[in-house]
Amino acid sequence: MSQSQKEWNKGSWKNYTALQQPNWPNEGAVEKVLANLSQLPPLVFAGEIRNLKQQLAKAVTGEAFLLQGGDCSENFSQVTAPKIRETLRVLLQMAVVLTYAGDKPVIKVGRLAGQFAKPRSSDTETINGVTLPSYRGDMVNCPDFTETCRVPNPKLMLKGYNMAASTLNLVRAFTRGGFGSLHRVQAWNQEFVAQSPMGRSYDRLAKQIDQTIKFMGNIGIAADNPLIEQTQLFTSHEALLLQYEEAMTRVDSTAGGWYDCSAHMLWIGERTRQLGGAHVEFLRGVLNPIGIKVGPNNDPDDIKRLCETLNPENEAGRITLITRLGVKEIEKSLPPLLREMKREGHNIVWSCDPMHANTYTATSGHKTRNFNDILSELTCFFESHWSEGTIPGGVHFEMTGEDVTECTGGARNIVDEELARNYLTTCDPRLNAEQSLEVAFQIADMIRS
Ligand SMILES: O=C[C@H](O)[C@H](O)COP(=O)(O)O
Ligand SMILES: C=C(OP(=O)(O)O)C(=O)O
Ligand SMILES: [Mn+2]
Repeated sequence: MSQSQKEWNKGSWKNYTALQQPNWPNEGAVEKVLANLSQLPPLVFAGEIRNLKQQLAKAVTGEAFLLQGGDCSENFSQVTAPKIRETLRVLLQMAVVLTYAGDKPVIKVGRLAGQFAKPRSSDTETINGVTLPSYRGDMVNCPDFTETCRVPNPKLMLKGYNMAASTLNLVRAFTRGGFGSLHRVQAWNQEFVAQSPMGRSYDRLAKQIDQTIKFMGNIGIAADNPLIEQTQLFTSHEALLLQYEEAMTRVDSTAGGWYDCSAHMLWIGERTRQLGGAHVEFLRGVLNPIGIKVGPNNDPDDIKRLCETLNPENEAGRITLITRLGVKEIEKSLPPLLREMKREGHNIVWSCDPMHANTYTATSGHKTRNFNDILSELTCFFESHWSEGTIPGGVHFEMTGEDVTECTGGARNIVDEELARNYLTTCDPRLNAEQSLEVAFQIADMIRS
């Protein structure tokens, strides 16, 4: 019997191999935490999850566009009002640029309020001859390079739940309470960005939007319409830590069906998307929209089977294939995959993650990505879709609202030697606020032309 014919329950993943799980030192302590977590209220409501899925269904046909972005790994120490506000601010700015250029709604999904678990290439890290377990996200251990910090601690899962709840609470307040109002489109321009070429381009666009809203008011269309006053930001993270995800999985009391209520959208990573693996088993039974990362060594037959297992009804909005092929491979690797999925009639939101396969080590020793590689992968993504007659439905970034120096290039041309100035990430390098806005304008140009 194949995996998809067997009965699913929220713990059935335990019958399969789960890669990238922590080595908890004390299973008793883990069980206590999980029992506690499963009593706590869900972080999101199933109705919101269904709403996101309906919006994503529109991205399948090109009537909407997905913008997904945020930290590679969120940090508990960064769950602060300024940090959350700046991330939201740059996401809103990018969304405005993309909405204007693409002439369609932009679905905003943050890598936030739960992006606390990381898969790693190596189980250990060695610095100056000292070898310790790798950092695996704030829900598992701490980034500091000391023996005690790196021991996995299950209580961090509970802390992660609380940190996600605090983040989401502020995001809901900002998006519903007026911060995200289109009347403030100019105010989203941050000081350090406003002075840059990107900030000036953004300001021009914001002025046009402002005039349009004023005009609507003048002709009697209510400018206090909730569509103008409020915005919506959904949450997402990699469904990696299966014990946590299981504890957050509940039956919807209104309409029935299982939902993983830790976030609206979950994705399955390149390292854990094996057919017959525990992550696929867990995700096939929850009704959330699911992202699947697809790397350069993919086998299109495998991806097809994954989609059939995770989406047997071929429901539009259920599956987002997030290709992360790298600037060197995308031209060769993407078209055959597009052709195969189109031939089979799969309903897919095609999204481009131009970050993860373009990572390299700079001369300074920092893990980095170059802005031009990111742009080139995006360009090739759009062009491949246009020539294959498929729909480029979204983009996925590791980014932050802060003025970090983690990716090289961009309008300020950050060079290797400058990376140390403000390199803050605890895992992968992120676009800073200015680079994020720049990438949005570049995509806007591509879409328009
Ligand atoms: O975010 C993705 C992965 O967790 C990350 O790229 C792994 O990084 P590593 O290769 O340093 O382990
Ligand atoms: C782990 C990640 O990516 P991937 O699975 O594509 O390597 C990620 O998005 O943080
Ligand atoms: Mn990453």
